[in-house]
Amino acid sequence: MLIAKLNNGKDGDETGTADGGTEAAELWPAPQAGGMLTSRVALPGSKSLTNRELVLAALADDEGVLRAPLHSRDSSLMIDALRVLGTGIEAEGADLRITPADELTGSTTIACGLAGTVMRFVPPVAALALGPVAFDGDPYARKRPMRPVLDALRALGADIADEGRGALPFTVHGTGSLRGGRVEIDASLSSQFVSGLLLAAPRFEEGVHVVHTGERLPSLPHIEMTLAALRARGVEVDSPATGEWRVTPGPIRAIESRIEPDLSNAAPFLAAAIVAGGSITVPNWPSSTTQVGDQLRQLLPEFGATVELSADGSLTVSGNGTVQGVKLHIPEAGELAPTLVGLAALADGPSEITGIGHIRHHETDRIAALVAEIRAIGGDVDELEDGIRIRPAALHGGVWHSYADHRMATTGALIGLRVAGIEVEDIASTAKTLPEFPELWRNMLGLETEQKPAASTSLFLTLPTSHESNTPE
Ligand SMILES: O=C(O)C1=C[C@@H](OP(=O)(O)O)[C@@H](O)[C@H](O)C1
Ligand SMILES: C=C(OP(=O)(O)O)C(=O)O
Repeated sequence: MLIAKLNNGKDGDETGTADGGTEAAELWPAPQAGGMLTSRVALPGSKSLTNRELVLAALADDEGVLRAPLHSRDSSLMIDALRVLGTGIEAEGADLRITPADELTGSTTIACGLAGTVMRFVPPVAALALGPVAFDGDPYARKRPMRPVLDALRALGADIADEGRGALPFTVHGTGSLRGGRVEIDASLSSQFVSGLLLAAPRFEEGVHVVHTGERLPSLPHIEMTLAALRARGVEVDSPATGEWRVTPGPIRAIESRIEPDLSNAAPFLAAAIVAGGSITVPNWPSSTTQVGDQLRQLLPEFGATVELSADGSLTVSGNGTVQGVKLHIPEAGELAPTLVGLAALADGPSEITGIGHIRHHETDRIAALVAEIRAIGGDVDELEDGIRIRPAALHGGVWHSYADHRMATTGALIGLRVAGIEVEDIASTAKTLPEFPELWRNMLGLETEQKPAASTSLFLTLPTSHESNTPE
């Protein structure tokens, strides 16, 4: 299949390329489903688990191993970040051996790409390094909120210089240690603000007592995941009240940890069974997990799917090709929202998905981007402050812009299963967490693999995709 190299249709608004140029973005003709699907899709490791385990392994008391970690742009960025701080990270086949530094070293620069986990989890680690550590990222990464993290770290004793915008770029002037203690933080824009502080806190002199001050707290399962990851390494953590977490200072035990498949990346594949009809099976679904993607087992039946988790740990989602409208309030599952909104756009009844205001601060303003793209292909959509309302409409083909956002790209692919002529701009953005997406998608549909995959998947190499134009208009 040919991949057209075309302008993204917006004058003067071309997508940035790896080298910072302004080459036109690629269009990926989304394959339509030819009929009912019956496929098994094995997914690589979880981004959230991989990047937590990398940070904890780098701060641990001895050498550790990560089995079946994710290999993608976000995990490569995390590996590179920890390496430049002095951590030894070696590939052993598909696994990783991590040797913590005797002393974390500063006087270096960290590229965050567009990875929330790198920009929010690594600055607290940098405060423990000796010397200045400069952080920057993709153009849009400079718009993602960082002020609560920077202010909290300052309150805990760190010296940080920024440009006053509360965003990238900034420099953490590490002194080799951090006092820690009690800190108030408004994490209503991202749970990652809290997770980042908690992950490094066993190494703070006084540990940490984080008190969330905002009204809303999104993505709570991701904070639970952080607490579980710390406990698994012998760290004492507790939550004395709602919105408060304490980490006791002490060693972070080195362990061998096996990374679960990425259940959030399972979302578009499982949703495909509802759109096209038939069934999709994802093997190695964990019987118990902190991943929010596990909520797909409750969420997809709302759209009319049948879900079955077999004794051997395979999750099968079946559908009959009709999608029911939904009314969902999902502050904890914002990461799944793009797929769920994509399903709602194809539903035969009206839908309302709310509680997801914070996804305006993800890889792009996802609410605005979804509204713009669904409208551009004929959808009948209302943009709400914290969500989206959609009424059934006849959709037509056209360019689906990705805004450098992997989940926008996969949502375009999902809609393209049903709607003829959808061309996804920048399918390569899926390299952020799933470089294999185009190949897995075509395999799911029983199509031959394209000649040109989305992006290089070479292990442990930062995948240098940088994107300029990911602000919806
Ligand atoms: O801690 C994590 O690994 C994540 C937390 C969530 O961020 P927000 O709290 O900003 O939604 C989630 O959406 C993101 O994909 C990964
Ligand atoms: C919000 C996401 O990513 P990040 O970790 O960059 O915040 C995401 O993957 O949906």
